[in-house]
Amino acid sequence: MIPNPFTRDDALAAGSATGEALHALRARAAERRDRHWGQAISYSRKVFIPLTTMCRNTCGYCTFVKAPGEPGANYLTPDEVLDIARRGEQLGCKEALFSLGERPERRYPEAREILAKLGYETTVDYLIDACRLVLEHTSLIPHVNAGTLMEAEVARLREVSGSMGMMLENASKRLMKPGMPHHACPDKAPILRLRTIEAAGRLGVPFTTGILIGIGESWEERIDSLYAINDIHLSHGNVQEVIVQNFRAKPGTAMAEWIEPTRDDMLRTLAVARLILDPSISLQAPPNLEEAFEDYIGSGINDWGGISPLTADHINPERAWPALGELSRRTAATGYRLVERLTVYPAYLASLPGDMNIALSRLAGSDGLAREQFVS
Ligand SMILES: O=c1nc2n(C[C@H](O)[C@H](O)[C@H](O)CO)c3cc(O)ccc3cc-2c(=O)[nH]1
Ligand SMILES: C[C@H]1O[C@@H](n2cnc3c(N)ncnc32)[C@H](O)[C@@H]1O
Ligand code: MET
Ligand code: SF4
Repeated sequence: MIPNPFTRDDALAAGSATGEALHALRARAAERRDRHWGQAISYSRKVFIPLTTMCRNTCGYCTFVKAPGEPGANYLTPDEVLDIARRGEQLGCKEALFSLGERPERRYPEAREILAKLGYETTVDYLIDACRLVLEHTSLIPHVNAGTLMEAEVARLREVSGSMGMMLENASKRLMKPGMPHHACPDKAPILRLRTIEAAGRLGVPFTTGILIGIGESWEERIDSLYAINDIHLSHGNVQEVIVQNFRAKPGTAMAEWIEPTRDDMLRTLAVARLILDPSISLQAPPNLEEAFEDYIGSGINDWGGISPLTADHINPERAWPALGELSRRTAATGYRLVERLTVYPAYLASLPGDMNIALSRLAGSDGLAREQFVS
């Protein structure tokens, strides 16, 4: 393997890059992207399925989570899940993004009661059947974003999903201390998150992970997190995409008054991520959390993540996605072109279990490759 010419010292020094230095850093990252991904910037057409909003964690930045008694604290019923998926299918969606709270049944009797009425003991048990329902009754491919999982759970979910994901957020334990965003959030222990990604690696599950920036971490902790992700990929080869997501402050949360990362901070971090990570890893940033999102292209991204024509981004519901026409136009204005992809990237299609391969080839055509579809 050719050693990466961008060293850890280079990455650390890049933390203070502004002006000309930032410009040069970004140009270098964009060039690395061009060499491996060309001029295509992809997105996945998806629906968002928030299976439950209850969660045993209370991350300081999260507005998704609802405690029992609060409005919106619930589980979707199987009928509601299928209804969202079917309506998405009619609008041309290919991905069902299951994103949900983590193990609420360990904390709330109300969650246990709802699950029992549905016939389940745990949220993960219900999630597996909800994925199967979507797989059997629609053409959508489930992508599971359920937080920290045990290896046996990943193995069961693997049978009913095309890909899985979980943001590492950050590899620093410091963020779990009192006053920090992951205080009293057992599932945000970095060691457990890293083990989840490794378990997916051992099982050959195409995986999405990433970092949430601006939540109190230092530049060095951000760099360490990117290296930790890349190391897992070098051992297991399963990290298909890495998301760099910028924290947005939300009213009503512990971090409502926290200062948001600047656009330059995002541009710098994306460039460094592109230069640290194996070039085969897709670099994704969401276009709905920054006004001048097209500038991300000049920092080396090649993907916008999931975009929905039907459902909101339930994690950032106040931040609407750009319409696909606008995304396409603004991508094209930078000299690149917007293309549609599936939740599983072409390089990973061949490694899926039998059932999923059948489902995916149904979507992708007889050559078994993800369809490149141009959006006007
Ligand atoms: O709409 C969203 N989609 C999120 N997605 C979905 C993403 O946009 C894509 O749909 C998938 O990664 C498939 O490529 C995530 C997927 C993960 O595996 C891990 C974290 C996220 C985070 C978000 C998110 O905050 N909002
Ligand atoms: C699904 C992912 O969404 C991210 N997430 C959760 N809350 C916020 C917020 N306020 N701003 C930006 N991203 C957020 C976390 O990284 C989580 O893992
Ligand atoms: C709704 S947040 C995304 C899923 C999971 N609870 C996590 O934080 O990783
Ligand atoms: S970010 Fe995920 S783990 Fe944290 S409180 Fe929200 S739903 Fe729970």
